[in-house]
Amino acid sequence: MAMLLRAEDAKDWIYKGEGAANIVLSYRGSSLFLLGKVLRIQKVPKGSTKSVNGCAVLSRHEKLLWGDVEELVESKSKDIAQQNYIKHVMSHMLGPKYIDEGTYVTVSREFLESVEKNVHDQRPAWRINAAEVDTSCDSAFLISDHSVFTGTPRGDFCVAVEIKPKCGFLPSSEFITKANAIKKSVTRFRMHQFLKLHQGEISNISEYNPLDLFSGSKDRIYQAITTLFATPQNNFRIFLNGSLIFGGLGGGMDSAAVRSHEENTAIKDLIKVSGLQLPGFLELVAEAIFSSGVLDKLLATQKLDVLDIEGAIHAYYNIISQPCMVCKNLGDPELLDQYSLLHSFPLDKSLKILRDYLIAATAKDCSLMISFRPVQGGSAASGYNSIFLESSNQNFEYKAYFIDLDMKPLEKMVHYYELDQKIVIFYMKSKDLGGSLCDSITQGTKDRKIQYHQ
Ligand SMILES: O=P(O)(O)O[C@@H]1[C@@H](OP(=O)(O)O)[C@H](OP(=O)(O)O)[C@H](O)[C@H](OP(=O)(O)O)[C@H]1OP(=O)(O)O
Ligand SMILES: Nc1ncnc2c1ncn2[C@@H]1O[C@H](COP(=O)(O)OP(=O)(O)OP(=O)(O)O)[C@@H](O)[C@H]1O
Ligand SMILES: [Zn+2]
Repeated sequence: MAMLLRAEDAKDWIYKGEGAANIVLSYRGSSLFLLGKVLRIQKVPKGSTKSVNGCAVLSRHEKLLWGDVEELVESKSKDIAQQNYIKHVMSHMLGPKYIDEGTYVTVSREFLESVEKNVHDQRPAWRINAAEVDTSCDSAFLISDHSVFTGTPRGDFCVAVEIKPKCGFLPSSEFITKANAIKKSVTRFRMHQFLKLHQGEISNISEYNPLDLFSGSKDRIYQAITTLFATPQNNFRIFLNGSLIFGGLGGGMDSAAVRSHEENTAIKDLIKVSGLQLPGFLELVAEAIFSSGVLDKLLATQKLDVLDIEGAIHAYYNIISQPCMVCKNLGDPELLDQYSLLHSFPLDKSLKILRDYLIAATAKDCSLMISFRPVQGGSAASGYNSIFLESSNQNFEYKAYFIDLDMKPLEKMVHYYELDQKIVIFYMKSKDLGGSLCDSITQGTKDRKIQYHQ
């Protein structure tokens, strides 16, 4: 970690985007090493005490949970732990081909303070209200910018898509209560849409169906891409030569119910620069997903969540050695009996259930970036896969990478359980009311999400 970024370097880093936990910056300076890279810096919820980098990277129970992954439990800071998690856990699950392990660089407090000031005007207001740069961090994560190809010949273009696929299967766990049986036939994504709409996080319900995207059928994948394009929310973005031209900056909210003038212009620009008509472009994306099989391992990793949160939550209480708050509030002796089996599991079995659950949670929340560029002279010599697009009679090469493979905190289990209940209850009530909104659930999910970034 030889590199140190100081206050005077901040001007070279420009805002690229952000999620709930990190702000991502692109490099615009003259260092050849940094060109084509992005810097991912951590945030902390507004008003919370800032994290002290290097201290309490993993909680006592997390150390127990990840004890077999030595590099992870010995990590000296959060950044290093995240990098080790990618390298020693997620890379094995998803295959190293689609993973960028990245590296970390030292950053001064002044660099972070200066970056925070510089990016302020580009950040969505609701992200500013929720969290700020964690200026107490002394390192940040440096990775390749996967929305561009390094060394793209002058005059050529590069177009990239970012997809946040979310959970691609329906759970079938025997521990899902009869009252929640709807989970076995309606995707979590769809049910969550109703709650998000009610909470003002989205402006309309997306018709995107993750089961289509993960189906392995070319037609269904195309259908999924089309619906993502129609309602991108925080699940779909397009970058042209590294700049976002379609989809929301900062993720989450999508305030516009109709496509903005800027976005329409952006799509026209895309067509002008690349010669690709919109259906052809969406077909290209679908073809890359289909022929690469890139989502196969992601789905298998998501399916490590075998018991569903309704089963895994009991194993969580075994690990933290506290009375199970779910069983405590249950009046149904039949259910109590069923869950007592989970509470009789030995510690190592409970630990495995939780490890698998959290790995699956990462796989349900990560994003996929696929970038394309036309092939010079018609054939790819670079080692990238290529696709021939009949509709435009063009050859493209592409690369695919997963981003945001962060480890989920064990402490989030109670939140996962509560959010799951809330989503299902709200969805069923919305349906009972013929789709009209139900006022019985009012507590903001966003507020609760934020507290887990501490
Ligand atoms: O719980 P979910 O499914 O809403 O996922 C959260 C995401 O919401 P969304 O994709 O919009 O539904 C959420 O995304 P947004 O903030 O809504 O853009 C985060 O990705 C969050 O992860 P983390 O807290 O940053 O580690 C995600 O939390 P995890 O569940 O992955 O821990
Ligand atoms: N390696 C990369 N190359 C190009 N763009 C990137 C890269 N990593 C992140 N980004 C951009 O920055 C945005 C935010 O990054 P990221 O998803 O890692 O943040 P996060 O806070 O961890 O998200 P979440 O809300 O899912 O927790 C992404 O949506 C993407 O547009
Ligand atoms: Zn229990």
